[in-house]
Amino acid sequence: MFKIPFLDIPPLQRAAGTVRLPGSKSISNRVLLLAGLSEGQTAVHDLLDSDDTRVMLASLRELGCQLEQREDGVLLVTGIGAQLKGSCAKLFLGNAGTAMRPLTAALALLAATQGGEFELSGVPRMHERPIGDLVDALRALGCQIECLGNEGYPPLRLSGPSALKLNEPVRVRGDVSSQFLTALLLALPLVSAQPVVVEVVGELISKPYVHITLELLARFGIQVQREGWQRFTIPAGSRYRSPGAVHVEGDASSASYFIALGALAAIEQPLRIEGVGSASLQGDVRFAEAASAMGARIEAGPNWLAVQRGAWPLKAIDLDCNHIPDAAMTLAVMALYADGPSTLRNIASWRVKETDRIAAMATELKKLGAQVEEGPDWLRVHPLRLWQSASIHTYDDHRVAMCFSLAAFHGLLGKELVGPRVTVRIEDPNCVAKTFPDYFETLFEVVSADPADVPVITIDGPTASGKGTLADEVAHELGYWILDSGALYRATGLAASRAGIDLDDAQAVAAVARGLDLHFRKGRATLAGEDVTEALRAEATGLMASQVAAHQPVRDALQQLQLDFRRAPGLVADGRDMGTAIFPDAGLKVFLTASAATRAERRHKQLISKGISASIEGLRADLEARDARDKSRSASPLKPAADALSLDNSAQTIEESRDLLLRWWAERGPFSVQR
Ligand SMILES: O=C(O)C1=C[C@@H](OP(=O)(O)O)[C@@H](O)[C@H](O)C1
Ligand SMILES: C=C(OP(=O)(O)O)C(=O)O
Repeated sequence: MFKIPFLDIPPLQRAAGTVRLPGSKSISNRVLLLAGLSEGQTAVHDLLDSDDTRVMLASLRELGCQLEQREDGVLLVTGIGAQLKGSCAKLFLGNAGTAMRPLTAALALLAATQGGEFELSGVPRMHERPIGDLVDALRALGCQIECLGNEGYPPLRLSGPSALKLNEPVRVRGDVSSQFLTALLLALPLVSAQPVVVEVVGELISKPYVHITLELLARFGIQVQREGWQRFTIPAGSRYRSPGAVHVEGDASSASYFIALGALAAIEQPLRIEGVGSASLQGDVRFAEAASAMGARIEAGPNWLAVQRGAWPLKAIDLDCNHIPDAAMTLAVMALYADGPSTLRNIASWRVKETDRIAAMATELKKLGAQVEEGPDWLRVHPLRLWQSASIHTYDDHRVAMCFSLAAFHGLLGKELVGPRVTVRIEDPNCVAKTFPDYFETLFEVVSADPADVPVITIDGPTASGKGTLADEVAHELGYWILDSGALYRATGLAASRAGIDLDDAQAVAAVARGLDLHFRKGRATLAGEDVTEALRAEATGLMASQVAAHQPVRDALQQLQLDFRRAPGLVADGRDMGTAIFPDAGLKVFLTASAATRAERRHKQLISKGISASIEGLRADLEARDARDKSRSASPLKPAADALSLDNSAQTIEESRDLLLRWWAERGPFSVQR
């Protein structure tokens, strides 16, 4: 997760590999509610773990469901069997429409029949998202619902008991959100001693989501009879029956970003997307048809898609997007790469989602330089040829953040679209946590850039100057990768000495370096599968590193390995020759020093905290000896790059050093002057 104020995405060139999608939000929250209302236990496989499902889980727990996470990741939900366990609760539902709307219906009916009082609230935007049509339908049935803020909007208070009138059809409007109908269909089996009829007033939007609802109800033993999209009957005596186990498909709306990515940038071979395919329950898989119409080459299996660039530039489209409201936002960004203006129609519901999405898309696309027109329920996007760097405001809308990441693809994508190479800044990237917390990590696994376009910050300096800590801090703030080049030398020294090789034998050690099976993941380092994080930090390993680093053949062997760390969105590399030898074109080079006394003191503290005793004088003497060796070695001696900025951090806290570096970095970037 990128919990940072912004994420700068450099120009991206290609996409390749395989993406495994997270679970579908729409299926996850429906399955959770159905399992929660059922009797007995349901094993939920591949559940989405995101903000929207967390609020649903917290609510179910509050309502008395038992939730148990099995070691294999499967969630066991023991439902309440349609019987309230407590008579009051206050539930916070964030910005999850799939939690707010269905829980409103379920708890209003439970309160009416069993008594109780429930308050449902969310984030400020949730309190601006309409729920009046659902409230009206439930009130007409006899439920007691109070809107605690503005009429027709959450927060809500649901109370009872109260008498229900079930012999007349329940009428609900379907033209603002399909979630109102979905909510009623999911909840009305609670009161289906007699057949219950639901009638939709007005044109139903987002119909494929109602299809998901009906299919999942069927899996929980409830066969709703449907007459077109206007009339639905829940048979008398319907009861939630757990199917025992449910598998959640990958999220088809989340797939849209990678389908688009394939269409834009999978040039040599298709990008494979696993988790949804032709057998999917979700209407948003039909985004693939829209992408094909724009020129993507798509193959589909039951549970996978393979997408490759076909037409280039993409072909403009004019499409009614009512059946794919969420995924269609992705089309608006694809339209920048088309051969003419594209028009997305019948998308009025965009205005009442996480933000006013028509306005948001128009505003942000224009920042990139695009010409955009909008109407009450449509958006027209003209192709973009002269791109400009833009800082994309994301309005706490996961989909704005995800679809604009695609705007980083251009420049070198074929001769037709050669333009300036620009940076796309995504503000508040963590808003993707609503449905796809690892979106950016997943994206960066499958994209590549021209290394020259990938920003690098180098931090060189003597031992114990705090390079590693500073690099970690800076990389974290920018969402960049880290190269701890010292660790490569340490691992080489460790591997060579474990293999019984004389560390003065330059050729033999270089051979070890070439075959190094070293990986860094989540702060841990593995060497040939063994966790060597601690071993690499040991003083003895540090001395070996210094010894093997003096051999030019070893440095050559490790050079390519180090260059390979230069991947989007950027790299912070720390070591001794990062700015001078490995990344001479780095955008910011820092030479970090601290007095020998300060460094010896820091090292001493570090050792003491690990329970290792050492003398400060001894450590200082070691440091000075190592400095002398590093400075005087003939291969890449330790010295600041000519264009490096010097930073003596003897009197600075780590936060001060970090903030200074970030300031230097910002001054060099495309957003140094506020647009
Ligand atoms: O029922 C669902 O799971 C959803 C229905 C759609 O909402 P609308 O019916 O309001 O368009 C969709 O946008 C939302 O993300 C999920
Ligand atoms: C509209 C969306 O969410 P919600 O389920 O909150 O309606 C969405 O995910 O795009």
